[in-house]
Amino acid sequence: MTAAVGDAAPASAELAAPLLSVDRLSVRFLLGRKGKRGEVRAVTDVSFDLRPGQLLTLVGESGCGKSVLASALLGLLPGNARLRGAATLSTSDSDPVELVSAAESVLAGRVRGRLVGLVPQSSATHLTPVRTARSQLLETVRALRPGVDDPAGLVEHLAERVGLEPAVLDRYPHELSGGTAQRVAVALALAGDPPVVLADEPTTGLDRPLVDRTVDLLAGLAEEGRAVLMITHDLAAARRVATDVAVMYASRLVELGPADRVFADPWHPYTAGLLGALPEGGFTPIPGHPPELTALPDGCAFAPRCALLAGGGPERDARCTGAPELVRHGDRAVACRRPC
Ligand SMILES: Nc1ncnc2c1ncn2[C@@H]1O[C@H](COP(=O)(O)OP(=O)(O)OP(=O)(O)O)[C@@H](O)[C@H]1O
Ligand code: NI
Repeated sequence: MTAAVGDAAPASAELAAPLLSVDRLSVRFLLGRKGKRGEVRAVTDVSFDLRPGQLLTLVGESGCGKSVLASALLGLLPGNARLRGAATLSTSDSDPVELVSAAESVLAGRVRGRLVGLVPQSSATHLTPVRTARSQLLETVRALRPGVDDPAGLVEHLAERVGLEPAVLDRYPHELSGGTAQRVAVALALAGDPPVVLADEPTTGLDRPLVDRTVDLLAGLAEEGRAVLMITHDLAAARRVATDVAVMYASRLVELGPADRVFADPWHPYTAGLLGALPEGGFTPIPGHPPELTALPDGCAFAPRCALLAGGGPERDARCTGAPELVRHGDRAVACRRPC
């Protein structure tokens, strides 16, 4: 039995309505004047829901479109980007906002920081070098929550929430370790009390104990009822905290579902390949390379590597020539036409 993915309800948060509902979102970048030098298909027909309590990890090889997807949700793409589809934010205390068509004034005034908090990839470089962590937090709290009675107290509360020692607040960014700067970045993302948090590679450059502490912190945000989307290369970190997982390949989602079951029993050969490349999977890299996003094939973009994984040549299975729609099966979804 199959159905459209938009109505898939993740097992982890069955009853809650989605805070963010992404429906066939596509992003392409025009190259050259008016696209005369072609285009990059960075995100193609991506659909998923994000509910309170969910920590959805988005995984996939470098360049597959993960960051572009996050930037699209925040209206942070450059002028050569063209968007299609919809992404609707629905919170209990404000009218729904459709992010793809929203004006910049709405994104800046209502969405960024207030409804959607962003933990950026390189937190240390994101912080202003000449100001202490406390002064940056205070400024952000004052800007995002002008009505708050005691902004200085709220800054201390945020610091405690993310596990920062109070003394650290009076340090400058260059005096912070990578893990501490990451905590300041999470505190900044929480300053406007956003119901949705996007974290783009929040653990890059951290050693394992700090990776664990950072992802546990994000898991805590989901447990308190926020919806968290975490982009990561680190499948071990994803496995530790994710409630759900979305796997992206060459601009499309190829698998989506509850993390425990996707990791235990991957349905898409690409997901299986990613798991096989982990130490416990035997360090077997996926043969071949992803296609250029300027020249995506009409059928399944993974088909040549899929054939190599299966031990044959890169010939395309006849079933792999059609469009690889993400098709729902219960609370999981997969974009593969070969039976698994
Ligand atoms: N402004 C732009 N113009 C043209 N192409 C772009 C632009 N921004 C990003 N791209 C391309 O879009 C594709 C997706 O990039 P993206 O940064 O989303 O990858 P990613 O999955 O986040 O990779 P990584 O894991 O390395 O961060 C890449 O091929 C990238 O070169
Ligand atoms: Ni990225």
